[in-house]
Amino acid sequence: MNQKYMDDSFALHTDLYQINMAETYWEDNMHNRRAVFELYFRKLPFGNGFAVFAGLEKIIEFIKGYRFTESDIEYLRNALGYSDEFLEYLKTIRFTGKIRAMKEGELVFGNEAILQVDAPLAEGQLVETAFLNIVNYQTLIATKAARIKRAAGEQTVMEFGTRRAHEFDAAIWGTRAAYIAGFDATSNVRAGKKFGIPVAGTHAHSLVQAYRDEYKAFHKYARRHKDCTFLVDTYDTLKSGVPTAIKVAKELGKDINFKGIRLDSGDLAYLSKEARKMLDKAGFKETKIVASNDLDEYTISHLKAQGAKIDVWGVGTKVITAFDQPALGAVFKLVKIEDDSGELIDTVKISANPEKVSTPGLKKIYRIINLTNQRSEGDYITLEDENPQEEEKLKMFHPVHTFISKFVTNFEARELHHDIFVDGELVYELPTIQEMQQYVKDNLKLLWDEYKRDMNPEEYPVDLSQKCWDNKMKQLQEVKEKLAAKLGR
Ligand SMILES: Nc1ncnc2c1ncn2[C@@H]1O[C@H](COP(=O)(O)OP(=O)(O)OP(=O)(O)O)[C@@H](O)[C@H]1O
Ligand SMILES: O=P(O)(O)OC[C@H]1O[C@H](OP(=O)(O)OP(=O)(O)O)[C@H](O)[C@@H]1O
Ligand SMILES: O=C(O)c1cccnc1
Repeated sequence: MNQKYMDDSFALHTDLYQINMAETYWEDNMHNRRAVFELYFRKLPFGNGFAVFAGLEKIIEFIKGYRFTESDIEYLRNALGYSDEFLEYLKTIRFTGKIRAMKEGELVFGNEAILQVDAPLAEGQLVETAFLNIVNYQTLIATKAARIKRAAGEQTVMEFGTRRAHEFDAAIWGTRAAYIAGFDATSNVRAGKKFGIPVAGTHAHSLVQAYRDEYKAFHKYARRHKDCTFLVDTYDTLKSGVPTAIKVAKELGKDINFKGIRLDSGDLAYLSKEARKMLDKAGFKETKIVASNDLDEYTISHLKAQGAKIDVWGVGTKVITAFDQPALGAVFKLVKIEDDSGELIDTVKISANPEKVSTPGLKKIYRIINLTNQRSEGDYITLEDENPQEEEKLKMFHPVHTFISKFVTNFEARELHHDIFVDGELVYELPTIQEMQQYVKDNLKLLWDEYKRDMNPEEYPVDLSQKCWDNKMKQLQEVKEKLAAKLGR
């Protein structure tokens, strides 16, 4: 650790280039120009049909405490050589702009803004890295967790991943994301304290190893922990673990609540079926079978297809590390900037790939819910002054393959963005984490199953209004003409 400087703020939790750009804007007196940035990803993770947004609580924390401390300034001066004048300016920076965002637990799709920052240019630029860091991780984990929970269905899923997480923050915020997406409990006690997530757990092999005797270990454990789940695979699951658990439970009778056994190795389908028979035969029909061991949505689905008698799933590594996809690729793009004359103008980023061309303008996003069947018809992005609810018959068309279109009547246009900060002030009250989890459940009901299956789901429509689409085409044309004039063609 660099003992010279206190690690007392998150303002430097940014890429160097953000500070260098802020310096350029400041030097050119552009830093206070109004700028609008949007945060979105282009491609859904895990080949899933939707993502689950998580990260807003941490963004709120970050913005509330946003300032460069004395030690930040000293470091920037001594180690990186920024000028005193620029540092004087940095010292005064607070977030003074507006943030609109989706609620945590919102289902989100490619190419739609999860969050918008409308702020002085330098402020928007300086928060980009932290915002992406937060949203990319938490949304990725929430989405993976939603897939796993969907495979488990109504059964309980416990999050066991802290030991395999990419360090402390990932464990804590990752388990929170997993809970929002539908996990039922976590083994991380700090997450329970910090967020109010239910905590739960069994015991490890070390308990049995410490007593070097399964019977003694279960007995001692149960006397102290009356709601007990015994880990039965330390020596031999069917010959020793399950019979010993049954023996102890019978002996202690009503003194304990024999909640379950946990299987953590071997063929979980076979072992769970055999263990179920043994428990039932002994009269423990209510005792649950918990399984763990590198589980994910695929193993859970396979085990269920094999008729495994598993009631509770303990999932660690694969959820907390988003094992099969290490990153979500959300980006933070400038969509509007004030020009020399004070007018707010659109900016566009061109790409040879039509899906990657940014959509300029200040926009709103609506989820179009068909009131006849209570299912979502898709998301609909408009320019700021439009209100699709006023339309009797809404035309929705694919933004790239425009011939794919439909008309929707009898619908609710639900706006997905909410004011979070206005003029730098927090105006949003976070729902409870339980409300966020319920919000995911309610929103999933709006989606047809075709968008929810874990393999090759249908593409959910994210459409542009005609006005928004026309504006995009106009901007593209203007950029092309400018470029052609410059190149003399
Ligand atoms: N019936 C089954 N069908 C599909 N996958 C299963 C089945 N039973 C177990 N699995 C999974 O297969 C993998 C087995 O991994 P592995 O071979 O490392 O475990 P193990 O040898 O049983 O136990 P240990 O963790 O002690 O090494 C785990 O991911 C487990 O969840
Ligand atoms: O498998 P995961 O989904 O990551 O779930 C967490 C794992 O953590 C524990 O194992 P432990 O760390 O004791 O080591 P093990 O893999 O040898 O069981 C537990 O027994 C699970 O197997
Ligand atoms: O409580 C458990 O069974 C547990 C907790 C963390 C990791 N693996 C299992």
